[in-house]
Amino acid sequence: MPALSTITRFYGAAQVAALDRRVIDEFGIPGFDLMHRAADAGFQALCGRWPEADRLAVVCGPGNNGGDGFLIAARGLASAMTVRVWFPGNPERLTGDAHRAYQAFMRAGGVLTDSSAEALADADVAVDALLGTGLGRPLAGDFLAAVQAINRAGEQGAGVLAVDIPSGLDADTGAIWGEAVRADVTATFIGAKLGLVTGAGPAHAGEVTLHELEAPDRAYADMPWLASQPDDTWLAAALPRRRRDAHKGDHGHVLCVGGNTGMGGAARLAAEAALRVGAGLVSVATRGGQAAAMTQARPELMCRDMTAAADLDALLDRATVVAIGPGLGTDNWARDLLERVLMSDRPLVVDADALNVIAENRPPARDNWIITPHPGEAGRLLGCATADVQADRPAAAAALAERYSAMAVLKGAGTLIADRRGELWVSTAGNPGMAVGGMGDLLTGTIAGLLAQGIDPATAAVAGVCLHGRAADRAAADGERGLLPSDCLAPLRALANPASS
Ligand SMILES: NC(=O)C1=CN([C@@H]2O[C@H](COP(=O)(O)OP(=O)(O)OC[C@H]3O[C@@H](n4cnc5c(N)ncnc54)[C@H](O)[C@@H]3O)[C@@H](O)[C@H]2O)[C@@H](O)CC1
Ligand SMILES: [K+]
Repeated sequence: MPALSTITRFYGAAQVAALDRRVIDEFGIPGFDLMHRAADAGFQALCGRWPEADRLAVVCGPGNNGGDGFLIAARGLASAMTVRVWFPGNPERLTGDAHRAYQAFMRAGGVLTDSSAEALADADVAVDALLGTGLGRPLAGDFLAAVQAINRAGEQGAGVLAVDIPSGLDADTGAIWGEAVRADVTATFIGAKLGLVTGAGPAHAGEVTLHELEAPDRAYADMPWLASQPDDTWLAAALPRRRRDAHKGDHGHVLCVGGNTGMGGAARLAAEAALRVGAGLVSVATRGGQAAAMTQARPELMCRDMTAAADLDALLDRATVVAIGPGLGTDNWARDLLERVLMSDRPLVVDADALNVIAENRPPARDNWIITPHPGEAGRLLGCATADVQADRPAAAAALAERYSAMAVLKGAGTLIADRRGELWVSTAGNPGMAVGGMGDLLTGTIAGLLAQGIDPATAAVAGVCLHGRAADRAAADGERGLLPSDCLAPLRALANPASS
């Protein structure tokens, strides 16, 4: 049963439905057998997480997700558990495998309750089998009330198992259709859904386990996916090799531009990250009066106060890659520097206030750059609200890449990386401890440091996001609360040296 971090392909509802059909039609495994396998997997996940569970509440919906739920309920009865099941409407109207599952539940001695609240009262574990990948409209009426009742039960101490995907969560985007179940565990079937790992997905799905239900490997061949996640082998191969006779000039020179008054730390964090992932030289162009202290604190950095934007030209000439944005601000000093940087032909990594200034104007005419907005910055770049970005993060990432002719990194839970051709990557690494000032600066520097070593922009962006999230996960071993970006520098270095990490 693969853990989330090892899953490499994430599908949407349509692709998983096509996989289901392929397994049934081309490989001759009846749909009802698949449903039994799903129920076995779901029930095992339940017993594994809550071995003492005695009272089960199962909320079943009108499609095959509900069918899975009825078969899980039947397994609970067979294990001598107290099982209460609620179904909205008349179950005799169910069709196909879901109806067969309902009949199997009734034959096992099952009875239905009159309301979801009645089913959930005193439950040890609530099983959410209301809606799966067939979710097609916002939740309302009994369905909405049932989701709210499941969430209340969870708040009052019941465990919550989501079958396939938390009801109300969009399998493709990780957006919520009105309201969604907040699960402790999600047992997902056939293929991992992208919506489980991006946007609201991670906060609603809890721990995700993938159960392929013995679908043959050949069923997955040439089936398109929405996003892929690099594995360890990919990451190790992506990182640049060092020759024994290497010298510092072989590993690129990153110029970090930023650190306006009072925000020098942002530029310094980006610069240190670039060094820790192996950039040969790192310069910082910062606001007057800050360079000396920065050099003193980290002597490997070459820091220069920028009194006039023209001072930047000599530094730009020597740079392999420019990272601009961390602590930049939006005043005239910042705008002049950004204008200068955008005029240069150097590959860029652009973040934070540099993105906010760019959003005010027409997209610059360039294509050798990586932009790393959080959802708020992405909204400004796309001329829409943050909520619109979060409502369809994969589409927003693709739109950013296309509109700005850039590699686009859309940050936030389940960071997405998109290229101009519509290819999408996702990272499941990272944790809520990363919601702290300076984390984005660290990512900017990480990507710039990799890019400076001669890696192509797509690889640098994807590998940078993975290293950054994994470094934060290692640093969070001591707790997510209070995690500092600078805590991630040592793990970042270890992860950038895979043979020794
Ligand atoms: N053979 C298969 O196809 C398998 C399917 N499996 C399960 O089947 C699920 C997909 O089944 P379905 O395609 O039947 O889809 P669902 O079970 O998600 O439900 C679709 C039904 O819900 C209704 N619906 C959609 N949105 C609604 C809303 N907001 N309020 C009220 N009703 C709404 C639809 O009109 C339709 O009747 C998967 O998530 C998975 O749990 C598993 O059993 C594995 C095998
Ligand atoms: K569900």
